[in-house]
Amino acid sequence: MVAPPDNDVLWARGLTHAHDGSPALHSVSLGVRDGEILAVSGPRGSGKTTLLRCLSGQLLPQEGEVWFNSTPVHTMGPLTRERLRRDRFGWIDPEPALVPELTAWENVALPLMLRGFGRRAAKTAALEWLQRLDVGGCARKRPYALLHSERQRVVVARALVGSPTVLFADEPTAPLHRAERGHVLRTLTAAARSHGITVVLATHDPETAALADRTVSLLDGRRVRTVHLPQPAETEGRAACSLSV
Ligand SMILES: Nc1ncnc2c1ncn2[C@@H]1O[C@H](COP(=O)(O)OP(=O)(O)OP(=O)(O)O)[C@@H](O)[C@H]1O
Repeated sequence: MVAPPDNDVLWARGLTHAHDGSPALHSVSLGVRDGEILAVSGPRGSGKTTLLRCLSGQLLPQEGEVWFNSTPVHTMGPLTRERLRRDRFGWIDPEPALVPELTAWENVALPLMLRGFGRRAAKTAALEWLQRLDVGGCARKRPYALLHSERQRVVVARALVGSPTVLFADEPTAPLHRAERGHVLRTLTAAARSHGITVVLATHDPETAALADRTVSLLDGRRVRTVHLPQPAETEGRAACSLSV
């Protein structure tokens, strides 16, 4: 094993993985610099989610290495990886999954309370983040009483509240209308920059990828130089993407 370069917060080499025999990643290597916003782009099924799950320690790749700040993640046991995810990483799914029995602020406060914060401090931080994401008025509502887009804003607040070292965002604005997307993404990226949070952002949307500092492109599980993703209006009746390897 060779340790990664010092300025990479995450570093992966030769990641290869298949789900039940169906190939998802093939020999993907990349480095993520401290504090950068990195987009992982590619069409549907190109391996973006699988790559984020390998980088975040949710999934052990069948081949390859993942390093976080010079510590190998691929050799960690499940409990150590779980602690790493809880204490250092944030995660946003395309679908807003919240605990139905808890209010919006309690959902946002949850990661802090799991880390041992007192209820009052966790609540103050949760309310601040809900305000920043324009859903402060929803703080006392339970998820069933929220619009889909409000739920996703609550999920974003929950991912940011603990100032993770790395935030993994898998199509974070997929459930939002186009008009809302920009605002949530700008809030997310501005918060990440001001708190020095590194973001790895999976997206098949060129407008979302454009907000990143750098883009890594995937096609059929392999890293390619560029993938030209179509604008939504371009897709009908045309090839879904073109590439340059
Ligand atoms: N749990 C699974 N079981 C079986 N096959 C899977 C599983 N997860 C992903 N795959 C397959 O692995 C490949 C890569 O999927 P992945 O979800 O990583 O791509 P993606 O680029 O994130 O796609 P999308 O944008 O649709 O989420 C696809 O062919 C997909 O069908």
